[in-house]
Amino acid sequence: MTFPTIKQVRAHVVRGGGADYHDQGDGHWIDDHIATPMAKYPEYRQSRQSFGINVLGTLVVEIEAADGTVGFAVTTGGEPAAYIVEKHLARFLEGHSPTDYEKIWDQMYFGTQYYGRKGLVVNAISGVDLALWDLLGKLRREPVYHLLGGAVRDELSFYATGARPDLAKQMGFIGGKMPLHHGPAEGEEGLKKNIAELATMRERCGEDFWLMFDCWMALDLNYATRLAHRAKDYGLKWIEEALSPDDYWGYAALKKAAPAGMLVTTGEHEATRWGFRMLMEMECCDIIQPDVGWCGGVTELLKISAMADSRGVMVIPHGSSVYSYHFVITRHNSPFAEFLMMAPKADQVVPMFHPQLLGEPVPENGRLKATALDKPGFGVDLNPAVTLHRPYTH
Ligand SMILES: C[C@H](O)[C@H](O)[C@@H](O)[C@@H](O)C(=O)O
Ligand SMILES: [Mg+2]
Repeated sequence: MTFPTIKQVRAHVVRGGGADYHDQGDGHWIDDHIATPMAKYPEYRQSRQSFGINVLGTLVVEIEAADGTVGFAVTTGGEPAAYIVEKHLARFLEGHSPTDYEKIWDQMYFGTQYYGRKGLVVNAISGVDLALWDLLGKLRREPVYHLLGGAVRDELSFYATGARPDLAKQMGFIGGKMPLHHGPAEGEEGLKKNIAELATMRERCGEDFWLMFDCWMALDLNYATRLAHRAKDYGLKWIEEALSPDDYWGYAALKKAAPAGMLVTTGEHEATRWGFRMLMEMECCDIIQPDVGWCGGVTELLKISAMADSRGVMVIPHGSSVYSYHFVITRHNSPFAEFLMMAPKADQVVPMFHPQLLGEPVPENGRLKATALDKPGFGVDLNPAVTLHRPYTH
């Protein structure tokens, strides 16, 4: 079976929502006094947008085959990622077969290793890799999850991330992950407020509903340890990304210091098999949470997941819409998925990358049947009402 070669790679940007899901309007829960490493500076404490969490914007990668078929994907990266795709990565794809995704990935990674390895460059590589898998699915007329080995269960179940776990429970989600609002700079008073918020949600949600804190890299080891032990009384299921992604030593210590039974999780800002090998070999966490649009794409997540499976470590990808759904449904060590509540008050289910994609599936009653993914590629289309801008060409 011969495949059409890749004719052109194009990189676009859009502003306002979409894959850079932190790029929201005023009054959104996702930018409401959430603890971050920048919260030590009072001027950057109220809003993450004030220090630039949404400065990159969305990257859209299109890969057009010689027969006119176009695969695409979206991730976080904006203009700088578009530059890398157009001026550097495109050369490894154009004129080659889309079935050569292993060789293409290897050349993209090692061709940029001297300035990449993590962060923006691997976001760009991930966007290209996801677009390649979308193209492969469209050419083979199969959903990506079929190309990954097929569903190991009939449906996905989700926990919800957002400010209202109580509403998430009513919507049928299996748990609620709350953003942590106060970091070390707000001292004991802030810690008490964090625990009071957890206590309120535990009261509203009852004893068995999963409740988690997402700490978004904001804490130090001592504060995280104190928070975990105070939160134990309210049945916190896991403490997420408490420390800097580079502090493997701190995570190893936190995992030892955490209360028995409480899970330590991290990984959304980690990248490649090498980064996740470090997390696992240093026994930093109980669950790894790679974002498939940031860690290297599907091609790399397959390697990361196999490593984790060999160690009995769960892989629960950071919320990344269809890109994680097509993966999670095929992995035994990914028993559930994350759904990010993108409605401003976290009071209704809306597509994660809204308004960017058409046909983006959403959980119903906290579940999504595998058959909902039964469309070629990742099964979504770009919304023509969302204007694409191609800042660079090659
Ligand atoms: C809710 C968190 O602060 C982040 O905004 C979220 O994107 C991420 O950490 C997550 O795990 O969903
Ligand atoms: Mg997180």
